[in-house]
Amino acid sequence: MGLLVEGKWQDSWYDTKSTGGHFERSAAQFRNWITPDGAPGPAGRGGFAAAGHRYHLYVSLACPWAHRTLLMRKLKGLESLIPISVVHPLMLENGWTFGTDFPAATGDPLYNKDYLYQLYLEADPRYSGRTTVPVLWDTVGKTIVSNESAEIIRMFNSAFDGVGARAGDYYPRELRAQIDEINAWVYDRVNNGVYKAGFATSQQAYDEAVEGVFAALERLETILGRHRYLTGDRLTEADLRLWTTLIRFDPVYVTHFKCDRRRIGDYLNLSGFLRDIYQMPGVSDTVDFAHIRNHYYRSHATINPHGIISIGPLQDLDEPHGRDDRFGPAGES
Ligand SMILES: N[C@@H](CCC(=O)N[C@@H](CS)C(=O)NCC(=O)O)C(=O)O
Repeated sequence: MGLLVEGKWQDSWYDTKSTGGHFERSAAQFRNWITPDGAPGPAGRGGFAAAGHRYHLYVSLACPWAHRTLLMRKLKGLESLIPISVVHPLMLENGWTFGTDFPAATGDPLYNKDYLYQLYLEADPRYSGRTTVPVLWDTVGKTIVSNESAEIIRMFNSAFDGVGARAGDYYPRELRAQIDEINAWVYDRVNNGVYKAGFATSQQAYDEAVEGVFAALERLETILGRHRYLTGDRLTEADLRLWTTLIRFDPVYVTHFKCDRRRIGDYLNLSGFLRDIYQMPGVSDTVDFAHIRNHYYRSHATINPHGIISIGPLQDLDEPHGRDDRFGPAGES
Protein backbone atom coordinates (compact mmCIF):
# COMPACT_ATOMS: atom_id res chain seq x y z
CA MET A 1 0.00 0.00 0.00
CA GLY A 2 1.51 3.32 -0.94
CA LEU A 3 1.36 6.31 -3.20
CA LEU A 4 3.31 8.30 -5.77
CA VAL A 5 5.03 11.52 -4.77
CA GLU A 6 6.28 13.55 -7.72
CA GLY A 7 6.55 10.37 -9.73
CA LYS A 8 8.33 8.32 -7.02
CA TRP A 9 6.63 5.36 -5.33
CA GLN A 10 6.48 5.44 -1.52
CA ASP A 11 5.18 2.58 0.57
CA SER A 12 2.96 4.03 3.32
CA TRP A 13 -0.41 3.37 4.95
CA TYR A 14 -3.21 5.96 5.13
CA ASP A 15 -2.41 8.91 7.35
CA THR A 16 -5.08 9.13 10.06
CA LYS A 17 -2.88 10.86 12.64
CA SER A 18 -3.54 14.34 11.34
CA THR A 19 -7.33 13.74 11.32
CA GLY A 20 -7.97 12.38 14.83
CA GLY A 21 -8.17 8.78 13.70
CA HIS A 22 -10.56 9.50 10.83
CA PHE A 23 -9.98 7.98 7.38
CA GLU A 24 -10.36 10.59 4.65
CA ARG A 25 -10.56 9.48 1.03
CA SER A 26 -8.69 11.74 -1.39
CA ALA A 27 -10.35 12.98 -4.57
CA ALA A 28 -9.59 11.31 -7.90
CA GLN A 29 -7.36 13.47 -10.13
CA PHE A 30 -8.04 12.35 -13.71
CA ARG A 31 -11.45 13.77 -14.50
CA ASN A 32 -11.85 13.87 -18.28
CA TRP A 33 -14.96 12.56 -20.00
CA ILE A 34 -15.59 10.37 -23.02
CA THR A 35 -18.37 12.01 -25.02
CA PRO A 36 -20.12 10.93 -28.25
CA ASP A 37 -18.14 13.42 -30.39
CA GLY A 38 -15.08 14.15 -28.26
CA ALA A 39 -16.33 17.55 -27.05
CA PRO A 40 -15.22 18.30 -23.49
CA GLY A 41 -17.53 16.88 -20.79
CA PRO A 42 -18.43 18.44 -17.44
CA ALA A 43 -14.74 18.54 -16.41
CA GLY A 44 -11.27 18.10 -17.87
CA ARG A 45 -10.36 18.40 -21.53
CA GLY A 46 -11.93 17.19 -24.78
CA GLY A 47 -10.53 14.77 -27.34
CA PHE A 48 -12.02 11.57 -25.95
CA ALA A 49 -14.62 10.55 -28.52
CA ALA A 50 -16.60 7.38 -27.93
CA ALA A 51 -15.35 4.51 -30.07
CA GLY A 52 -15.15 0.75 -29.77
CA HIS A 53 -11.74 -0.75 -28.84
CA ARG A 54 -10.12 2.61 -28.13
CA TYR A 55 -10.59 2.56 -24.35
CA HIS A 56 -9.50 -0.01 -21.80
CA LEU A 57 -10.72 -0.47 -18.24
CA TYR A 58 -8.37 -1.51 -15.44
CA VAL A 59 -10.21 -2.97 -12.46
CA SER A 60 -9.87 -4.97 -9.31
CA LEU A 61 -12.62 -7.56 -8.85
CA ALA A 62 -12.34 -6.87 -5.12
CA CYS A 63 -13.00 -3.16 -5.28
CA PRO A 64 -16.55 -1.84 -4.85
CA TRP A 65 -15.80 1.33 -6.85
CA ALA A 66 -14.41 -0.65 -9.78
CA HIS A 67 -17.36 -3.03 -9.46
CA ARG A 68 -19.74 -0.18 -10.33
CA THR A 69 -18.00 0.24 -13.66
CA LEU A 70 -18.11 -3.51 -14.37
CA LEU A 71 -21.84 -3.57 -13.66
CA MET A 72 -22.59 -0.62 -15.92
CA ARG A 73 -20.36 -2.08 -18.64
CA LYS A 74 -22.36 -5.32 -18.39
CA LEU A 75 -25.81 -3.67 -18.38
CA LYS A 76 -24.91 -1.48 -21.35
CA GLY A 77 -23.43 -4.40 -23.32
CA LEU A 78 -20.01 -2.76 -23.58
CA GLU A 79 -17.92 -5.87 -22.98
CA SER A 80 -16.74 -6.21 -26.56
CA LEU A 81 -16.20 -2.45 -27.00
CA ILE A 82 -14.24 -1.83 -23.80
CA PRO A 83 -11.91 -4.68 -22.78
CA ILE A 84 -10.65 -5.00 -19.21
CA SER A 85 -7.53 -5.95 -17.30
CA VAL A 86 -7.87 -7.33 -13.77
CA VAL A 87 -5.24 -6.66 -11.11
CA HIS A 88 -4.11 -9.25 -8.57
CA PRO A 89 -6.27 -9.21 -5.41
CA LEU A 90 -3.38 -8.54 -3.03
CA MET A 91 -2.47 -4.89 -2.64
CA LEU A 92 0.75 -4.74 -0.63
CA GLU A 93 4.00 -2.73 -0.70
CA ASN A 94 3.78 -1.98 -4.44
CA GLY A 95 0.07 -1.17 -4.44
CA TRP A 96 -2.04 -2.97 -7.05
CA THR A 97 0.04 -5.35 -9.16
CA PHE A 98 -0.35 -7.21 -12.43
CA GLY A 99 0.66 -10.53 -10.90
CA THR A 100 -1.14 -13.42 -12.56
CA ASP A 101 -0.79 -16.16 -9.93
CA PHE A 102 -4.45 -15.94 -8.95
CA PRO A 103 -7.49 -17.08 -10.97
CA ALA A 104 -9.01 -14.30 -13.10
CA ALA A 105 -6.05 -11.91 -12.56
CA THR A 106 -5.14 -11.02 -16.15
CA GLY A 107 -1.86 -9.16 -15.83
CA ASP A 108 -1.36 -6.23 -18.20
CA PRO A 109 -1.56 -7.60 -21.75
CA LEU A 110 -1.56 -4.03 -23.10
CA TYR A 111 1.82 -2.84 -21.80
CA ASN A 112 3.23 -5.68 -19.70
CA LYS A 113 3.62 -3.46 -16.64
CA ASP A 114 4.23 -5.04 -13.25
CA TYR A 115 2.42 -2.46 -11.14
CA LEU A 116 -0.61 -0.23 -11.60
CA TYR A 117 1.40 2.82 -10.50
CA GLN A 118 3.52 2.44 -13.64
CA LEU A 119 0.39 3.08 -15.70
CA TYR A 120 -0.21 6.29 -13.75
CA LEU A 121 3.38 7.31 -14.51
CA GLU A 122 2.79 6.63 -18.20
CA ALA A 123 -0.05 9.18 -18.04
CA ASP A 124 1.86 11.65 -15.84
CA PRO A 125 5.54 11.01 -15.00
CA ARG A 126 5.33 13.48 -12.09
CA TYR A 127 2.01 12.25 -10.65
CA SER A 128 1.49 12.66 -6.91
CA GLY A 129 -1.31 10.77 -5.21
CA ARG A 130 -2.84 7.36 -4.64
CA THR A 131 -2.96 4.96 -7.53
CA THR A 132 -6.47 3.61 -7.42
CA VAL A 133 -8.72 1.40 -9.52
CA PRO A 134 -10.79 1.76 -11.61
CA VAL A 135 -8.72 3.39 -14.34
CA LEU A 136 -10.28 4.20 -17.70
CA TRP A 137 -7.38 4.25 -20.15
CA ASP A 138 -7.17 5.77 -23.64
CA THR A 139 -5.05 3.57 -25.89
CA VAL A 140 -4.77 6.30 -28.54
CA GLY A 141 -3.60 9.19 -26.35
CA LYS A 142 -1.85 6.73 -23.95
CA THR A 143 -3.29 8.45 -20.94
CA ILE A 144 -5.85 8.09 -18.18
CA VAL A 145 -9.24 9.47 -19.14
CA SER A 146 -10.66 9.09 -15.65
CA ASN A 147 -10.01 7.35 -12.35
CA GLU A 148 -13.35 8.35 -10.81
CA SER A 149 -15.89 5.53 -10.88
CA ALA A 150 -18.90 7.80 -10.33
CA GLU A 151 -18.05 9.58 -13.57
CA ILE A 152 -16.98 6.49 -15.51
CA ILE A 153 -20.42 4.94 -14.98
CA ARG A 154 -22.09 8.08 -16.33
CA MET A 155 -19.91 7.87 -19.45
CA PHE A 156 -20.76 4.20 -19.90
CA ASN A 157 -24.45 4.99 -19.40
CA SER A 158 -24.75 7.26 -22.41
CA ALA A 159 -21.56 8.12 -24.35
CA PHE A 160 -21.39 4.85 -26.30
CA ASP A 161 -25.05 4.74 -27.37
CA GLY A 162 -24.15 5.71 -30.94
CA VAL A 163 -21.37 3.13 -31.29
CA GLY A 164 -23.13 -0.05 -30.26
CA ALA A 165 -24.04 0.14 -26.57
CA ARG A 166 -27.22 -1.60 -25.48
CA ALA A 167 -30.26 0.64 -24.93
CA GLY A 168 -31.00 1.63 -21.35
CA ASP A 169 -30.67 4.79 -19.28
CA TYR A 170 -29.70 4.38 -15.66
CA TYR A 171 -29.47 8.12 -15.00
CA PRO A 172 -32.72 9.37 -16.55
CA ARG A 173 -33.29 13.11 -16.60
CA GLU A 174 -36.51 13.00 -14.60
CA LEU A 175 -34.86 11.06 -11.74
CA ARG A 176 -31.52 12.88 -11.63
CA ALA A 177 -32.26 15.11 -8.64
CA GLN A 178 -33.52 12.13 -6.65
CA ILE A 179 -30.59 9.92 -7.68
CA ASP A 180 -28.04 12.63 -6.80
CA GLU A 181 -29.65 13.14 -3.40
CA ILE A 182 -29.59 9.40 -2.59
CA ASN A 183 -26.03 8.99 -3.94
CA ALA A 184 -24.75 11.71 -1.63
CA TRP A 185 -25.76 10.10 1.65
CA VAL A 186 -25.30 6.53 0.47
CA TYR A 187 -21.73 7.44 -0.53
CA ASP A 188 -20.93 9.11 2.75
CA ARG A 189 -22.58 6.66 5.12
CA VAL A 190 -22.57 3.34 3.28
CA ASN A 191 -20.03 3.10 0.41
CA ASN A 192 -17.39 5.15 2.18
CA GLY A 193 -18.97 4.70 5.63
CA VAL A 194 -17.78 1.10 5.92
CA TYR A 195 -14.22 2.21 5.08
CA LYS A 196 -14.41 5.01 7.64
CA ALA A 197 -15.44 2.44 10.27
CA GLY A 198 -12.85 -0.12 9.18
CA PHE A 199 -9.88 2.21 8.84
CA ALA A 200 -10.63 4.33 11.92
CA THR A 201 -7.75 4.47 14.37
CA SER A 202 -9.65 6.00 17.29
CA GLN A 203 -12.73 4.71 19.12
CA GLN A 204 -14.55 7.96 18.52
CA ALA A 205 -13.91 7.93 14.76
CA TYR A 206 -15.11 4.31 14.59
CA ASP A 207 -18.22 4.96 16.70
CA GLU A 208 -19.24 7.89 14.55
CA ALA A 209 -18.72 6.01 11.30
CA VAL A 210 -20.38 2.76 12.32
CA GLU A 211 -23.44 4.54 13.73
CA GLY A 212 -23.72 6.31 10.38
CA VAL A 213 -23.54 3.00 8.51
CA PHE A 214 -26.39 1.42 10.45
CA ALA A 215 -28.57 4.54 10.53
CA ALA A 216 -28.31 4.61 6.74
CA LEU A 217 -29.05 0.88 6.42
CA GLU A 218 -32.23 1.32 8.51
CA ARG A 219 -33.28 4.18 6.24
CA LEU A 220 -32.57 2.09 3.13
CA GLU A 221 -34.52 -0.84 4.59
CA THR A 222 -37.58 1.44 4.89
CA ILE A 223 -37.20 2.82 1.37
CA LEU A 224 -36.81 -0.67 -0.10
CA GLY A 225 -39.95 -1.76 1.74
CA ARG A 226 -41.93 0.81 -0.27
CA HIS A 227 -40.71 0.07 -3.77
CA ARG A 228 -38.53 -2.35 -5.66
CA TYR A 229 -35.58 -0.03 -6.27
CA LEU A 230 -34.34 3.11 -4.54
CA THR A 231 -36.19 5.60 -6.72
CA GLY A 232 -39.26 3.47 -7.57
CA ASP A 233 -39.83 0.62 -10.02
CA ARG A 234 -36.87 1.40 -12.24
CA LEU A 235 -33.25 0.27 -11.74
CA THR A 236 -30.88 3.27 -11.71
CA GLU A 237 -27.23 3.99 -10.99
CA ALA A 238 -28.19 4.71 -7.37
CA ASP A 239 -29.11 1.04 -6.97
CA LEU A 240 -25.86 -0.15 -8.56
CA ARG A 241 -23.81 2.11 -6.32
CA LEU A 242 -25.49 0.80 -3.18
CA TRP A 243 -25.39 -2.80 -4.35
CA THR A 244 -21.59 -3.10 -4.70
CA THR A 245 -21.28 -2.34 -0.99
CA LEU A 246 -24.13 -4.67 0.02
CA ILE A 247 -22.59 -7.64 -1.82
CA ARG A 248 -19.37 -7.22 0.21
CA PHE A 249 -21.08 -6.49 3.52
CA ASP A 250 -21.69 -9.92 5.06
CA PRO A 251 -18.59 -11.64 3.63
CA VAL A 252 -16.18 -8.81 4.54
CA TYR A 253 -17.39 -5.61 6.17
CA VAL A 254 -19.17 -7.27 9.12
CA THR A 255 -15.97 -8.92 10.35
CA HIS A 256 -13.04 -7.13 8.75
CA PHE A 257 -14.38 -3.56 9.12
CA LYS A 258 -16.27 -4.27 12.38
CA CYS A 259 -19.67 -3.35 10.93
CA ASP A 260 -21.29 -6.03 13.02
CA ARG A 261 -24.47 -4.67 14.55
CA ARG A 262 -26.53 -6.55 11.95
CA ARG A 263 -25.85 -8.38 8.71
CA ILE A 264 -27.55 -7.59 5.40
CA GLY A 265 -29.06 -11.08 5.74
CA ASP A 266 -30.93 -9.80 8.81
CA TYR A 267 -32.78 -7.13 6.82
CA LEU A 268 -35.73 -8.44 4.80
CA ASN A 269 -35.76 -5.71 2.16
CA LEU A 270 -32.03 -5.10 1.82
CA SER A 271 -31.36 -8.81 1.45
CA GLY A 272 -34.18 -9.17 -1.11
CA PHE A 273 -32.79 -6.21 -3.06
CA LEU A 274 -29.29 -7.75 -2.90
CA ARG A 275 -30.58 -11.01 -4.41
CA ASP A 276 -32.85 -9.24 -6.92
CA ILE A 277 -29.90 -7.49 -8.57
CA TYR A 278 -27.55 -10.48 -8.13
CA GLN A 279 -30.01 -12.59 -10.13
CA MET A 280 -30.27 -10.17 -13.08
CA PRO A 281 -28.71 -11.59 -16.27
CA GLY A 282 -24.93 -11.23 -16.24
CA VAL A 283 -24.62 -9.63 -12.82
CA SER A 284 -23.29 -12.68 -10.96
CA ASP A 285 -20.49 -12.90 -13.58
CA THR A 286 -19.16 -9.62 -12.18
CA VAL A 287 -18.88 -10.99 -8.62
CA ASP A 288 -15.71 -12.79 -7.54
CA PHE A 289 -15.73 -13.61 -3.84
CA ALA A 290 -12.22 -15.08 -3.95
CA HIS A 291 -10.83 -11.71 -5.09
CA ILE A 292 -13.05 -9.86 -2.63
CA ARG A 293 -12.17 -11.89 0.45
CA ASN A 294 -8.47 -12.37 -0.37
CA HIS A 295 -8.03 -8.69 -1.07
CA TYR A 296 -9.51 -7.28 2.10
CA TYR A 297 -8.39 -9.86 4.65
CA ARG A 298 -4.87 -10.17 3.24
CA SER A 299 -4.02 -6.62 2.14
CA HIS A 300 -4.66 -4.61 5.29
CA ALA A 301 -1.92 -5.63 7.69
CA THR A 302 -2.72 -2.78 10.06
CA ILE A 303 -6.17 -4.20 10.81
CA ASN A 304 -5.61 -7.92 10.18
CA PRO A 305 -1.88 -8.49 10.75
CA HIS A 306 -1.88 -12.25 10.18
CA GLY A 307 -3.94 -12.09 7.01
CA ILE A 308 -6.32 -14.79 8.23
CA ILE A 309 -9.44 -14.99 6.09
CA SER A 310 -12.52 -15.54 8.25
CA ILE A 311 -14.78 -18.52 7.61
CA GLY A 312 -17.50 -16.27 6.18
CA PRO A 313 -21.28 -16.49 6.38
CA LEU A 314 -23.49 -19.07 4.71
CA GLN A 315 -25.30 -17.11 2.00
CA ASP A 316 -27.57 -18.28 -0.80
CA LEU A 317 -27.78 -15.42 -3.28
CA ASP A 318 -29.78 -17.58 -5.69
CA GLU A 319 -32.65 -17.98 -3.24
CA PRO A 320 -35.86 -16.44 -4.67
CA HIS A 321 -36.15 -12.76 -3.74
CA GLY A 322 -39.89 -12.37 -4.22
CA ARG A 323 -39.62 -8.68 -5.05
CA ASP A 324 -41.42 -9.04 -8.38
CA ASP A 325 -44.43 -10.64 -6.62
CA ARG A 326 -44.40 -7.90 -4.02
CA PHE A 327 -43.84 -4.85 -6.20
CA GLY A 328 -44.55 -5.99 -9.77
CA PRO A 329 -42.08 -6.28 -12.62
CA ALA A 330 -39.17 -3.88 -12.95
CA GLY A 331 -39.83 -0.78 -15.04
CA GLU A 332 -37.95 -0.22 -18.30
CA SER A 333 -34.57 1.52 -17.78
N1 LIG B 1 -12.80 7.81 -6.07
C1 LIG B 1 -12.35 6.59 -6.51
C2 LIG B 1 -11.94 5.67 -5.36
C3 LIG B 1 -11.36 4.39 -5.84
C4 LIG B 1 -10.60 3.64 -4.73
O1 LIG B 1 -10.37 4.16 -3.64
N2 LIG B 1 -10.20 2.39 -5.03
C5 LIG B 1 -9.44 1.60 -4.07
C6 LIG B 1 -9.74 0.14 -4.19
S1 LIG B 1 -11.26 -0.34 -3.49
C7 LIG B 1 -7.97 1.72 -4.37
O2 LIG B 1 -7.56 1.51 -5.50
N3 LIG B 1 -7.17 2.04 -3.37
C8 LIG B 1 -5.76 2.14 -3.49
C9 LIG B 1 -5.20 3.21 -2.60
O3 LIG B 1 -5.96 3.89 -1.91
O4 LIG B 1 -3.99 3.36 -2.61
C10 LIG B 1 -13.43 5.97 -7.36
O5 LIG B 1 -14.57 5.84 -6.89
O6 LIG B 1 -13.14 5.63 -8.49
